[in-house]
Amino acid sequence: MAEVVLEGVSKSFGDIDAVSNVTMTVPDGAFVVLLGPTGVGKTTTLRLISGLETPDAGDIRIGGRSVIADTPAQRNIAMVFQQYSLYPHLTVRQNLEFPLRSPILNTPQTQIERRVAEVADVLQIAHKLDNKATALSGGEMQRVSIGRALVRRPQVFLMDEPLSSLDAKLRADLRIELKRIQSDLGSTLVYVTHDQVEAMTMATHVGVLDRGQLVQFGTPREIYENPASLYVATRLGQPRINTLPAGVFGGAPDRAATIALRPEHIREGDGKPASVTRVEHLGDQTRLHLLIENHALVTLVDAHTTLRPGDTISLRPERPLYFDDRGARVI
Ligand SMILES: Nc1ncnc2c1ncn2[C@@H]1O[C@H](COP(=O)(O)OP(=O)(O)OP(=O)(O)O)[C@@H](O)[C@H]1O
Repeated sequence: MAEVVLEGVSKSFGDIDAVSNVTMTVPDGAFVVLLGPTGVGKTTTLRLISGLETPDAGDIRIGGRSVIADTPAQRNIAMVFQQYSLYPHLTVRQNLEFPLRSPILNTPQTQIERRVAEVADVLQIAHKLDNKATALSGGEMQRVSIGRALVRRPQVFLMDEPLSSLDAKLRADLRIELKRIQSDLGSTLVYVTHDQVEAMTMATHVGVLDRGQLVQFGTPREIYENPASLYVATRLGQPRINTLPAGVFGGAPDRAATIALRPEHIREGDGKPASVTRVEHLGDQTRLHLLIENHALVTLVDAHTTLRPGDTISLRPERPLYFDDRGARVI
């Protein structure tokens, strides 16, 4: 396994700056999630690391060595894409063996068998090894795709939204499995998603991208609790962080234009009156939708709350975040 370093990496396509001057260290054994909405440069960053794209500027080092001149094969990286890319006419076993049968690797047969058995076990597809790839469900096919990356034991795994085509239940299961596999193997993994639950639950580090730039890099907790900008603050958290004019509760610092409050950082008690507009019972939590001086906000309340639309309560902020008129953090 290996550390991956990007230093001042840029890549443009015509006049689109897909990746701009990105500097990032992915520590050995880290699970880094690149997060951001569509078109911010997540996939391009992965393709640059893998060697499928060549940077216009900057350096990429894997395990302390510049790989800019290396082909994708020489970089010893495995990629998993959103769309599983299995050979349909082969069995699951043959699909898993395929990467190990590459003439470059020249893996002995006994080792191939052992690796395939291990991976099939980890991914719980051992009972399907002799099925044709086409006879699998979507979730099983994606497991096999992940398995094909695992058998090679590469220096680095790159995954581009590998779970996004799966249904919610499978996605949740595979999220846990992937995290377990990664920490068991101690693999370095760079993972692209725009699903913030995946980022929060799997990542050791999150890199937030905005229009080709890496705007913050840190642990999920740091990103969640200490966002550098309003843009970063709105990337994580479900329900989304509430944003209101800075002065709504009084006491805003100079230059603050916006106060941002996580739903769990709003306290009921003495404070500003707010009227309840909707009570949303979701089973595991209840969300309270409120209006405060005509500004909407959402907070979490006891699942068995007796509050109803039309009720008025008093609110005060706890741990507010303030941002200036350009979205930069004030305090
Ligand atoms: N081969 C290419 N040719 C031209 N433009 C490209 C190419 N690849 C990417 N781009 C552009 O570069 C920008 C970044 O694209 P990229 O696919 O890296 O974003 P992304 O964050 O991965 O988005 P998504 O979540 O939709 O995959 C976009 O504006 C995209 O249109």
